[in-house]
Amino acid sequence: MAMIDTKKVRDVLPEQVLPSWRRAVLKVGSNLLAADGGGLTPRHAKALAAFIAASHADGREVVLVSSGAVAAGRALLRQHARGSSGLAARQALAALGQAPMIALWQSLSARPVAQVLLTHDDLRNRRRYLNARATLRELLQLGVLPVVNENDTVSVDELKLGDNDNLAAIVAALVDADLLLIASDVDALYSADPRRDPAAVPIAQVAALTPEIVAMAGDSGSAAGTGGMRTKLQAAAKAAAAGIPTALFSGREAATVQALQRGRLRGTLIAAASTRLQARKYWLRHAPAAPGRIRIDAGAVKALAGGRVSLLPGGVLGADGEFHRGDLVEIVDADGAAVARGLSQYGAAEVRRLAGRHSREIDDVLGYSYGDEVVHRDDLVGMNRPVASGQEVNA
Ligand SMILES: Nc1ncnc2c1ncn2[C@@H]1O[C@H](COP(=O)(O)OP(=O)(O)O)[C@@H](O)[C@H]1O
Ligand SMILES: N[C@@H](CCC(=O)OP(=O)(O)O)C(=O)O
Repeated sequence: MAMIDTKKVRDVLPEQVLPSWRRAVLKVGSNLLAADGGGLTPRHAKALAAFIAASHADGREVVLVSSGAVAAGRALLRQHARGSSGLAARQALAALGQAPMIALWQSLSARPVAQVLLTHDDLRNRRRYLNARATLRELLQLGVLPVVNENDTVSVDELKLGDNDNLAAIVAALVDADLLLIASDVDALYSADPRRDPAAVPIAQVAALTPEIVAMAGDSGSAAGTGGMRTKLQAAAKAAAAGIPTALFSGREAATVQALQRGRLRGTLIAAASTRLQARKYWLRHAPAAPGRIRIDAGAVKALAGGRVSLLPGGVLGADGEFHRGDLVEIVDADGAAVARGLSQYGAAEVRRLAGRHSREIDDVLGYSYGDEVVHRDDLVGMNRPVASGQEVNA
């Protein structure tokens, strides 16, 4: 197996400008947390935690997607002289290792750390998707560091995301991140797997993930990692489609991690396919809507047309047809003309009960609340006009 020549990498891989960001998802692979097939070590996590702390100090938000539970579990079990293989064993190892993995990050973070375990199934189900998003938003608002990992205990074959690279991309879209950062044990995307091909050269920028680029990526070179470069490119493609650029870099190089704080990247930058707003708007405009609609009054129509606003219950006249919480619905004026589309935070029956009420009454009317908005401004698109500022429609 060929070793990567770090000096050669420095020569051919220049520092480049990192896209500006306020909220990022940082994915940290097992290889960075586990010492050569052994237990967890803070060796590389320290610099990454310092980067997160510096980002917080700059007023930025970070969601960490961390692997390492299986590696941690395996090391613990080895201490008890037991071997294991197969899916159930891997799930058991993950269950064993989740707590030490979280504990490692907590030991390196001044902010409280929150454990968020997700499965693909959670993110396919709209209600759970919205709940996961609401929880992550709340954690960020509380100033907590969310640490996301796959819920390996319940993830089996077809339900399984398979790797945290893809999970990180889905989470980046979920929290509307500006940037996806993938820290691995390799400096960049290479023209071929650098562990197998000594002639492989690093690639600084990828404008579009063409089939030729995707063909460069191979599997993981180690026992601890799962997806290799292939799943990193899959993740970058998902992020690009959601309007989010991806930066791949080595989490083993403290200087590379420190440079991120200065807005510099030594690694591979994969561009977004469109802006986030364009990607989201396109989806909201063109995805199939539920067979139901929300009617709003003239004041709400005006406000929606004028700015980037949320729809609050006060501006709602009623709801027609059937739809559930999280469904994409049409929003129409009193005459039934379509004015906007958006994801409803409440089902049709709930919207009918909330029509014309103030947001603070939601709890009294329903006995619970999913939030003040019937449709959050991030989930809403006007049918004609682009949307701009950030206020709310109450009447
Ligand atoms: N074209 C490529 N460029 C860079 N790395 C590659 C490429 N193809 C395969 N790899 C392998 O992918 C590995 C990183 O993925 P992986 O082992 O899953 O790490 P992680 O635990 O960080 O997710 C690298 O160490 C490298 O051996
Ligand atoms: N959920 C697993 C990690 C799966 C995974 O994607 O690992 P890696 O390829 O190292 O990012 C764990 O915590 O061990």
